[in-house]
Amino acid sequence: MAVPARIKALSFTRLGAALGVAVLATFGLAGTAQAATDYVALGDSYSSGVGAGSYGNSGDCMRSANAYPQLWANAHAGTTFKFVACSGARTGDVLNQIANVTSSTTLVTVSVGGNDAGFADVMTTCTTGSDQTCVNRVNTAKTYVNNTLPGLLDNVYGKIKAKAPGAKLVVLGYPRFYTVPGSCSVGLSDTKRTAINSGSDTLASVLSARASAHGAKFVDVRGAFTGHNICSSASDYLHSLTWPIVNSYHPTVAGQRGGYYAPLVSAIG
Ligand SMILES: CCCCCCCCCCCCCCCC(=O)Oc1ccc([N+](=O)[O-])cc1
Repeated sequence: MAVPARIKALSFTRLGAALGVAVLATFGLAGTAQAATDYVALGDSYSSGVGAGSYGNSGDCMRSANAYPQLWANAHAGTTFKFVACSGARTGDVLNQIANVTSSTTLVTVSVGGNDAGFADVMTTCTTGSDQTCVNRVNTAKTYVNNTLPGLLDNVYGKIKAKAPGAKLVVLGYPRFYTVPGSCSVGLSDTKRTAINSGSDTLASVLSARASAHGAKFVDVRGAFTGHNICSSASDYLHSLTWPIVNSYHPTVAGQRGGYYAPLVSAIG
């Protein structure tokens, strides 16, 4: 049966438009195929999302449905996502996590170094000891971060790049914990809070330098946490010393979204 020319023309126009949209969606305006992201999320508890709840069946690794890697995967349809970050991970543990990175991986995020630097011991010492004991412990940690951590990070970032030379590698840092002086009247002294914040700054500068040396992008989260850290007026992005103890000094649900996910999206889309 003959199709009237007017209807035929209309159909072809609509088909053409639909195909055009499909082609644009597939290849983008530049004409290159936009393959779906193959994303592997590595790292410690700041990446697994300790403190943000909803850990599903991830056991001791405490991988949260509210953690920034999961938020990024949810927002990018079609992403192949391997979430292997784990609470308590040090650089040596992340070397094992790298087994999940392959030559087809296109995006890797990682936060690591805080546990190597003795984060838990620093916080315990600063909570229980004198100002001077706390300052000394932080200084020991800073010496470690400046002298020993760079080599450990080079090994981690280098191995990731070797397994996935084409992947974008994003290194995320850690927040300053405190506003000083702030609106907290109990707990640590301002001297201790200032010392701990300076430990965060030392970590940020070493993480940034080692990331740059490997062609990785460093996402500095300190700015996003400002005004939301402990003793700030909002004080909503970080748990202070709390129960369960493991949540202490870790991002809340709001902290994962506003402090980590938002700067990650600003950095890579
Ligand atoms: C120069 C270092 C000074 C250290 C004080 C400054 C801290 C700012 C940076 C915080 C880094 C925290 C990284 C730790 C992430 C992590 O995995 O935490 C843990 C979470 C849970 C456990 N655990 O054992 O259950 C152990 C550790």
